Amino acid sequence: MTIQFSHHFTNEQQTQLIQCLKNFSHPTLQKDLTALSAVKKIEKMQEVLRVEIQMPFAWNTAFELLKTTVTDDLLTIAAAQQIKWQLHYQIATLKRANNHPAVKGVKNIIAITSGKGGVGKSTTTVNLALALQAQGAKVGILDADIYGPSIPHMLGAANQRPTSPDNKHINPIRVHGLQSNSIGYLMDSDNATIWRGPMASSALNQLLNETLWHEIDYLVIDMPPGTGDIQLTLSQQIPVTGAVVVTTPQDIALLDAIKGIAMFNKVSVPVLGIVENMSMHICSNCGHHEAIFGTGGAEKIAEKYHVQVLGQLPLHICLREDLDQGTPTVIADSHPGIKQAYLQLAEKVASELYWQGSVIPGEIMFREVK
Ligand SMILES: Nc1ncnc2c1ncn2[C@@H]1O[C@H](COP(=O)(O)OP(=O)(O)OP(=O)(O)O)[C@@H](O)[C@H]1O
Repeated sequence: MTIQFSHHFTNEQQTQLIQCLKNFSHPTLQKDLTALSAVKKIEKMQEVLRVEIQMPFAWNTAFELLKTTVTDDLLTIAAAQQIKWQLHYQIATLKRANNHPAVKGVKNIIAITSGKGGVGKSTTTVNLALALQAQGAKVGILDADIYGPSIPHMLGAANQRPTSPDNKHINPIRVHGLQSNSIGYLMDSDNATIWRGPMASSALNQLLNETLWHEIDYLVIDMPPGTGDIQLTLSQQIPVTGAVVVTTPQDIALLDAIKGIAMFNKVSVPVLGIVENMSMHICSNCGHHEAIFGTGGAEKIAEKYHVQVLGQLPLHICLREDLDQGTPTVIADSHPGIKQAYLQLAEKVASELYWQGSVIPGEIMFREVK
């Protein structure tokens, strides 16, 4: 697609403006902005330069960096006094595993999984979902961990009950800007543990397909932990775009993470990468970093199994405390460094999803964000 220029620029200015935007490099970009057709318009009206960018994946923090990096140069080239930036999103719908049909109202599904319980899969799900939202996307959470649905509690919505407009469909619970659904909203969490095989997967399919998701770019699903039959069946049935495997650095957790990667390979679900949780303990008193569970394990398996480490999150008391209060760290403002790490993780997940996938044309929606 060509860039629309207002007629005030000379050919030389146009070339220089394009070159300046082309030169912006960022870990989320495998092609430059012009090759990605992200630069839509460059206009000048009186002394004001307007630059319009359109991205196919959530990109807010990188956009801020773009602005600070190139604004001065663009103003000089265009001989303008002021710049007005605009970012639009046209978030791509990417090919789903096993060519499953889409879930209504949902563009992409990210499955958050772990080879074993207790490694921080739900913690990662809620914070990643909020970080994707902060990166400019419309996000939903589905708590598929029917054996221990902790998402309602972590979102501070444990007392909410979904409504139904027609006794068939469920309105998602809207909390912190997210759309969410969980078996935990529908029944006492103690009862969920009796669910077995087919009952569990049919309940989940219902939750996924009968929730009235509204224009969601990324639906983040908290999968049940483990690599047993149920997890295998679910991974096969859900129209996943990509899976994220959460692990801690201990050898035993890493072995389970390997089983997780193998399981997804078996059912042809693309693994986006690994998140290493509790990577480092950060003392809340003195800020000292200590690798309680060892280091380097996630990198090793990432290399061996050709996946990447998407992010490393510390073991910090604020993560647990914020979740217990129903305001996850990404929105609680309790630890800017951890929030930043999740924002980076979100940026990485959204961009990897895009670059690893192939766009399904015709399933795109246009939306202006800022
Ligand atoms: N990085 C972290 N720092 C501090 N506490 C954490 C961290 N990650 C998780 N926790 C805490 O550890 C506990 C378990 O985390 P979480 O529920 O996310 O694990 P899980 O893998 O989803 O478990 P399961 O799938 O077995 O339900 C929670 O109390 C959570 O607050």
